[in-house]
Amino acid sequence: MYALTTAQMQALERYTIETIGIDGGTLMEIAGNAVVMALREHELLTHERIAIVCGTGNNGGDGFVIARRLIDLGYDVRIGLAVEEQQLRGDAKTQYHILKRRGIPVTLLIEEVQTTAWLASCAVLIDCLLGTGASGALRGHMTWLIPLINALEKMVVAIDLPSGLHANSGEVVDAAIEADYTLTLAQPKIGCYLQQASHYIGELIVVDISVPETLVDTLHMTAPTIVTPALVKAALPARPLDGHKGTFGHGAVIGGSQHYVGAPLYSAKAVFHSGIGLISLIVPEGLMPSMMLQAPEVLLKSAASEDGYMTKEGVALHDFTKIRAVAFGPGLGRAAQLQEVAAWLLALEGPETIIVDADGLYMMKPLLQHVRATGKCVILTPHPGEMAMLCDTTIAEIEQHRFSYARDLAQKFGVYVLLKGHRSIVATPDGAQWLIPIGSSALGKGGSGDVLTGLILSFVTQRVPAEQALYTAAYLQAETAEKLAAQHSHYSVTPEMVVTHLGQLIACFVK
Ligand SMILES: NC(=O)C1=CN([C@@H]2O[C@H](COP(=O)(O)OP(=O)(O)OC[C@H]3O[C@@H](n4cnc5c(N)ncnc54)[C@H](OP(=O)(O)O)[C@@H]3O)[C@@H](O)[C@H]2O)[C@@H](O)CC1
Ligand SMILES: Nc1ncnc2c1ncn2[C@@H]1O[C@H](COP(=O)(O)OP(=O)(O)O)[C@@H](O)[C@H]1O
Ligand SMILES: [K+]
Repeated sequence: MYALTTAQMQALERYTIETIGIDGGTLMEIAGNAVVMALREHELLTHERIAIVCGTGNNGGDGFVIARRLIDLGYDVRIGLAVEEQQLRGDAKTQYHILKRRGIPVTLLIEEVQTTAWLASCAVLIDCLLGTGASGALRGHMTWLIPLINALEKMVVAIDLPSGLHANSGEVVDAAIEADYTLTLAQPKIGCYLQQASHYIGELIVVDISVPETLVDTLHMTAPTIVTPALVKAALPARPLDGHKGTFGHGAVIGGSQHYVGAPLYSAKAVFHSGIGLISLIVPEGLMPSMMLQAPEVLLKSAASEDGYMTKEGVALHDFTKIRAVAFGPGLGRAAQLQEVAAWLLALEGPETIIVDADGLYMMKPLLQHVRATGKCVILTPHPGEMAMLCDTTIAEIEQHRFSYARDLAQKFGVYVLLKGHRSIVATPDGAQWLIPIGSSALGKGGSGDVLTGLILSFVTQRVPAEQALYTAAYLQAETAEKLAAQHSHYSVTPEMVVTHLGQLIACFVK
């Protein structure tokens, strides 16, 4: 499954029509019927009255097909048209005339008071006003109709996209349908994962309409792959019965400073709950008393420090020859001497992979141009604020163009990037991208990023390829948090709870 732009979706549609030979009218008929099947399969329909509101374009045309088929199946359906009949064109116009010939009435929704009463008499509203063809600010009757639908607080199912939400940017200019469910056609649109989209989309369900997914390859498209449970299951590291701690590898966390004691501990604990063989935690010497016995499974090592921050000499005393991967940054702080630690780490023989998070990102920024020459696999895991720092821009700019910033940073320096956020993105040096379609506000707490760093470290140490380790870690953390939030609320889930409950979710995947 991919997150596609409007142009990509249209190219797939064009190929299906012109090359495969399913004409546009047939495709609309298939789409409408497939939506009806999905509505029934997901039990989104009621035997109370259903209103289907349609616009001028093909999204409205889909609405006419859905209405006709639901009526045939015995549902109580009303159809509303938010534009003048003469404005209909192409396949939507054809479908409208099919309704007319069937004697099915269509109500014009062009007057606010009457429309309010008309909508209020229905239990479920199906939104077919605007789809991928929407542009700019709302025009015509949509300007009052969309806010009116939202104000009625009925159950709303949007078809393809919530009307008013821009398919490419996730932008809402003035208003958009606040759907409970969005049944998107063929493939999800990239805007469903950007900006405020999750406020409007509700639960996203993908409906197969005979536009094959393989066309993304056929047409050599570059599009983010949406991470599914099947991908996560396939990426989990093998765990041979006779495996021992050497098999599962030795990783290290380098972090902590006088002000941040918990961060590296969170990372180290997450590592241990996800299959690694051995984990070393290297912290400034002053932190040793407070760390002792907090996690007896962790090999705790002290580094000489200055002013509460570790020094290069202090870290370099330790033996890294058998360490496969290092996570650098949780709780590190931002003292000047830490830049020397970053440079030393990049040149260090032994660890194949370096994960850089939090303050480590500030220390690594001036060195990024040297990454390619080292031949190491370097992974950056910024949140939007850290990404803005790395790209010398603003958070707003990053949030508007998440995919391009992640891809450009990865390709410019030959690094792997996990751009965190409500919908996290993985980008690789060769331009591939993955999107984690889930996320939880339960994670909006200090320490969540440290747990994620630990999970990534655990998987790369177990020799999971970097991009798979990144999307698997982010997916498992988000899903664990969502499951916990269902029991304890989004307010109450802590990073520690996520760490200790990861195993329940991993168990579901490996069964
Ligand atoms: N992908 C697939 O394979 C398939 C896709 N299909 C479906 O087609 C849909 C895309 O259809 P589409 O291109 O006709 O666009 P859509 O959004 O219905 O209407 C655009 C029209 O609305 C108007 N309008 C625009 N902006 C506006 C605004 N801000 N405020 C007010 N009005 C606005 C504008 O009309 P105008 O103002 O120019 O008269 C424009 O022409 C897609 O989402 C899916 O549902 C299936 O049928 C089959 C397979
Ligand atoms: N509302 C949210 N929805 C989805 N994920 C979230 C949300 N808030 C936070 N997260 C996730 O939690 C983690 C927070 O990381 P970060 O900001 O680095 O935290 P910290 O450095 O305090 O540990 C990221 O993986 C981010 O994607
Ligand atoms: K719609």
